[in-house]
Amino acid sequence: AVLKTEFLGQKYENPFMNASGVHCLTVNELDELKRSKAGAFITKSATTLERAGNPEPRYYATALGSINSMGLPNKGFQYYLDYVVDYQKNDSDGKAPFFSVAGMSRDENINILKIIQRSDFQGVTELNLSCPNVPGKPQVGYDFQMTEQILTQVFEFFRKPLGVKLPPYFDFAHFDIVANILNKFPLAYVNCVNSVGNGLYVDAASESVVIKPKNGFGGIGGDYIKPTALANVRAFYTRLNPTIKVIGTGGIASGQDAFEHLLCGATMLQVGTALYEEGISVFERLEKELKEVMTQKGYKTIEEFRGQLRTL
Ligand SMILES: O=C(O)c1[nH]c(=O)[nH]c(=O)c1I
Repeated sequence: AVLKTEFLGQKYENPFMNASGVHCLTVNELDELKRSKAGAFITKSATTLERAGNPEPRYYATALGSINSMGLPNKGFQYYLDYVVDYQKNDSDGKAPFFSVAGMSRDENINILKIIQRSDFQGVTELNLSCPNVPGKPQVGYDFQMTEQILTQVFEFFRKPLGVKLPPYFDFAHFDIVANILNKFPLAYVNCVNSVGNGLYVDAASESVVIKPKNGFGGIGGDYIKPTALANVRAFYTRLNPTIKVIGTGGIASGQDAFEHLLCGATMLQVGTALYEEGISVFERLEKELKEVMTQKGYKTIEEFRGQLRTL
């Protein structure tokens, strides 16, 4: 079995990459991803200026996943723009990291995207519409009008490949409304899903929350959210123009999890909690396991089964 994957005109060895925010804050972490078995990689969502993020502890892992309220810590978008443009100059393999943007306002998003449009960066940009952890900032993806307004403004000037990172939706009416909006734009992809926002993990022994920001509320990732992630991948895969690809994120910790996302229609697969907990070697394990699943089922390539989820 081979995992080779074509995405937005680029050929990747495999569909696996980090989820923005995990193992991608610094040049060192990005270089480790570049040298790893990951097929592709993406930078931490960036704002105009460097941000320290929320007070710690702001991440906690459990047997079933994780809770985080990082608060958008990042080195500022110029740091990441320098990295991706430098990557393009030196490693002309066409696999520059995807560039994640998470402005704190519509104007900030527009300004950053204008600079990216004018820059030498020729790679893929991911507009994060779903950060759940900046106090006072609602997730744009849950404001349907705002989402349409931002995309309308962006596509007046942005001509490079653009994807959007979406929050999870939980209602068929919302799948329909959001898909109808997204189908109006020349998007390269949607990335489903970001963490399930504002969950609460309670430690019964200490009778306490486990993270400091927002009285313990934070984005939930890992095994907890796989059914939600698969539902969103499938819902958008079946509703969007086929020109808009789907990246699957959420609960991928094994080859089988990866297979399930691909079966629902995903093309690239992003790994968050499992990468945070296991480190860079997770990519080698996931590739081995996915190949095993495919071999057991008699599949040689991913194209043979992508999106072919059966119904009863
Ligand atoms: O708290 C964060 O930095 C964060 N955490 C998440 O779980 N998703 C996001 O998009 C972001 I920007």
